Amino acid sequence: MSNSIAQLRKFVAPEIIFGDGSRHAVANYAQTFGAHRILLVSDPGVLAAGWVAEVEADLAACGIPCHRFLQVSPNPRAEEVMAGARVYRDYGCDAIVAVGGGSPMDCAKGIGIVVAHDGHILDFEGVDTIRVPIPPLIFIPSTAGTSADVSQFAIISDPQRRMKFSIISKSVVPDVSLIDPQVTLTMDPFLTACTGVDALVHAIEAFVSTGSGPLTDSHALEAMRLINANLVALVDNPHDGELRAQVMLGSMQAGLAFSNAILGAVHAMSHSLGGFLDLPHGLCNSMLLEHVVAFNFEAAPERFIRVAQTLGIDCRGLSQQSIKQRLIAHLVELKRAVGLAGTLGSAGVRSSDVPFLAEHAVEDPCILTNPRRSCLRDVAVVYEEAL
Ligand SMILES: NC(=O)c1ccc[n+]([C@@H]2O[C@H](COP(=O)([O-])OP(=O)(O)OC[C@H]3O[C@@H](n4cnc5c(N)ncnc54)[C@H](O)[C@@H]3O)[C@@H](O)[C@H]2O)c1
Ligand SMILES: [Fe+2]
Repeated sequence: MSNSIAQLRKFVAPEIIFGDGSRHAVANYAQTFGAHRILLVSDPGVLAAGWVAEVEADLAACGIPCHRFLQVSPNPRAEEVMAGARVYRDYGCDAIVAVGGGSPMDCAKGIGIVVAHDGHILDFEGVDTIRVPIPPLIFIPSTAGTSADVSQFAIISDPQRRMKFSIISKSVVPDVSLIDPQVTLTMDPFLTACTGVDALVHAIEAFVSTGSGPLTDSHALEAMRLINANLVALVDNPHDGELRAQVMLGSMQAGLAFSNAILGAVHAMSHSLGGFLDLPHGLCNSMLLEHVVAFNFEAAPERFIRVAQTLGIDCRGLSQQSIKQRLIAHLVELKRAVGLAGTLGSAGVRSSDVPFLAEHAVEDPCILTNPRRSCLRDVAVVYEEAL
């Protein structure tokens, strides 16, 4: 048996309450953490959907005051994190609740980092840069999704550099994640499709990642199965609570997998793209997915064959090349069925943008666990193929 440290695996996860109505445990947890005043981080869309007022009412019913911070854009920006930190300090808050998709949740993580260190969020880019504990984080995800509510990642946009950067640390795993499928019922079909494909990409990238292992594989495979079986039906029936619960469970499992196994080239390239053109994260992933699978397949064929089987492709008697083609065709068809057939070109990317995009993608930490080593030229070619 090898004693190489490279073979060791760790698994980090928050306390999770999963199921319809779990959001109402928010005040109970705030009390457990001894919170006196909460910063409630969300955004205008989630406010309009009614979830902010509900969380506020739950906290108020237990006598816990909170202050709203809602100036969060999709692809949250560094200056929004800094503004949220000022509000946290000005109102003397001592815990953070986020209700929203990945953007408010990542902004909330950033606010926690800034108030704990008294620094600037840009100084915390990279892996294991958090030096002191951050305030208690209680998250209620409203998309299914990024799973920022279970992950060791915070992704922040830096408009000055036109890129998104990653902060990766177990310190940004929330203390509690209240995963309530009912909160996703207000998502429209396009948002459901983008976020669902993001979750599917998390599962696939985690499974083929060089950081994968027995602690994450079962979560990744089950996530693929659940999302593949339910996402198309959900986009056609967005008010179906049972389908919402299945896709939410899949998203959570994908989150547990990728948080611990890390991701790959789709996310490295999608972070670069999302920072450059401010596009929805799931849409960026969707436009890159099959092109990265085509690039990666030969580097981990046995892993991709498991992916194909899990997505319901009958691989018996097929050559490796045929399985690769069927897997790519399946992913393209799934994307079409949920209404995400666009290319990078249709989203406004030009060939002349590729060098800038590739330069940032090869610097993203997610590229390090991609199953195939990827140089600047490789990444540029994949972007060109996705145009
Ligand atoms: N931290 C992580 O682990 C991680 C992982 C993947 C992606 N991300 C990041 O998360 C961000 C994307 O998050 P997202 O895809 O969840 O979307 P989002 O948070 O950016 O929200 C997109 C839009 O959907 C609206 N919305 C969200 N939930 C809703 C609901 N239930 N009902 C109605 N409207 C709703 C929001 O108001 C917003 O306008 C990106 O910045 C991405 O880089 C983070
Ligand atoms: Fe993602």
